[in-house]
Amino acid sequence: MTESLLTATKLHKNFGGLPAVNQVSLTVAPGSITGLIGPNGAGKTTLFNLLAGSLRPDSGQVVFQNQPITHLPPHRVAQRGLVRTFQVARVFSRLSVLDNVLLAAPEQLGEQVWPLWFQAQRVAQQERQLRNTAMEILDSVGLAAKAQDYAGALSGGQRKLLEMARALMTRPQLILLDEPAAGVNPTLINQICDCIQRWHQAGLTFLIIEHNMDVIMSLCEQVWVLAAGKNLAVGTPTEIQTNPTVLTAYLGTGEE
Ligand SMILES: Nc1ncnc2c1ncn2[C@@H]1O[C@H](COP(=O)(O)OP(=O)(O)OP(=O)(O)O)[C@@H](O)[C@H]1O
Repeated sequence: MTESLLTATKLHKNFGGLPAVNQVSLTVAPGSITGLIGPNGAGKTTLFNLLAGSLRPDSGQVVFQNQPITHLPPHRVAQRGLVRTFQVARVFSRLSVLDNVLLAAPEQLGEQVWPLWFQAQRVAQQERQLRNTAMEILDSVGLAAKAQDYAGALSGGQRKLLEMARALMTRPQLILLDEPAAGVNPTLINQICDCIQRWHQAGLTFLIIEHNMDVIMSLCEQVWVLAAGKNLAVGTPTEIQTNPTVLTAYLGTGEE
């Protein structure tokens, strides 16, 4: 049996009596880049919300690193090493790019009153370390030159890179990326893919929702397919590309 970093078992979520996610199961192998695809409304984002704690399932379980996380709130899930980004990147527009990344750092001593009073030097040293780490991460996603710019001045694609940088700053094991290539120009899509591959080589695991099949097929080792809230198929990119059920339900619709 393959070892699993994340296991969702029979997750179920109704909205207004209708199932958005209907008894869905999924596994993510450690060190993998795993894809999650499906037509519009298939339940992909709802599933992400259930995995990352933004939504509570009506039933089913989520296990991460062999620990149940089903009913933990998002910040507790993030503390365990599982973070997500959003379809429309969420950044603080009026803060600098660097401050956006710094805000994502866990356990900052400066946020606690006592250390601030009694351990000023330690706080200053930690802040220097955090700034260095944040700059290294910004460099790795290609945004170092924009560190002092307002986040609001970034393009949509650059915001996605910034969101990824913020996720990386939490020192995760697994990042859930919600449509990293949506609305992004081809040059920046390549930059985002390079960035994912570099962090993957450094040991990070990714689960990626994406409508851009070239991105999914070039990055992912395994692809899960949802349709109408249910598991439809799972396999390698090649298996998925040639699976007639998938072609009918998804690729055959011409939706990208
Ligand atoms: N908060 C909500 N309240 C009611 N219905 C919702 C809510 N969120 C999602 N839905 C419904 O659940 C279903 C699944 O939506 P979801 O956004 O998870 O699909 P998706 O696969 O991510 O779609 P897309 O590819 O278009 O982003 C859809 O029918 C959607 O309208």
